Amino acid sequence: MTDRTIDIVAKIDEPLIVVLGNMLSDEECDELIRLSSDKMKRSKIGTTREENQLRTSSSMFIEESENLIVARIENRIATVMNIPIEHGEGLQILQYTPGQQYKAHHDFFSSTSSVTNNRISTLVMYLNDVEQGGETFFPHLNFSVSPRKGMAVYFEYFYDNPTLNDLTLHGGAPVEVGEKWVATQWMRKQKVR
Ligand SMILES: O=C(O)CCC(=O)C(=O)O
Ligand SMILES: [Fe+2]
Repeated sequence: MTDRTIDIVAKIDEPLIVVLGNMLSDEECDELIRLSSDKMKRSKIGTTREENQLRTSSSMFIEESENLIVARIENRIATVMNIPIEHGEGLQILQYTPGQQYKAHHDFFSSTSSVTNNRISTLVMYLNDVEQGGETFFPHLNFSVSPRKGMAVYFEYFYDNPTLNDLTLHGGAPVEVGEKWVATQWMRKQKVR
């Protein structure tokens, strides 16, 4: 049971992709943006302006699970993703300004990488309304989700069938007008904290 009534707005069964409404309250979205803006100001190192062209947004990890709001959000995420929060990497906040994007990628590490505790699922939560652009798109599925404050998209990629995992290729389309803020939770097969 979660502490909010979360709605399933749209769903694809294979691979499982679920668009969720009412995942976060407006206040929770604002708090996550505030925490990461503070952090960007506090520490220049925390703000990684990606040099590579795959992702042009700014990003930072929220490590403040002692914060009551963050702890409450993490509990809800663990319930929705059906994985203990100890499997989670910590919330990553991304900020995109006009022209910034995240090109199509997989969230799991390829079988040729040395990573042993791979990612298994992702929850991308939208923290604001984007005036234009910024959709999360799944090019192999011809499917895209428009960012709406408080909504989220969940997908998983721990199928035995690698073709299904490959279908979770996704990206963040360039923001055209306005800003886009998202919080991403990646879950790993085994505990990471
Ligand atoms: O910004 C988006 O819509 C996608 C974000 C994403 O793919 C990620 O954080 O792994
Ligand atoms: Fe991703």
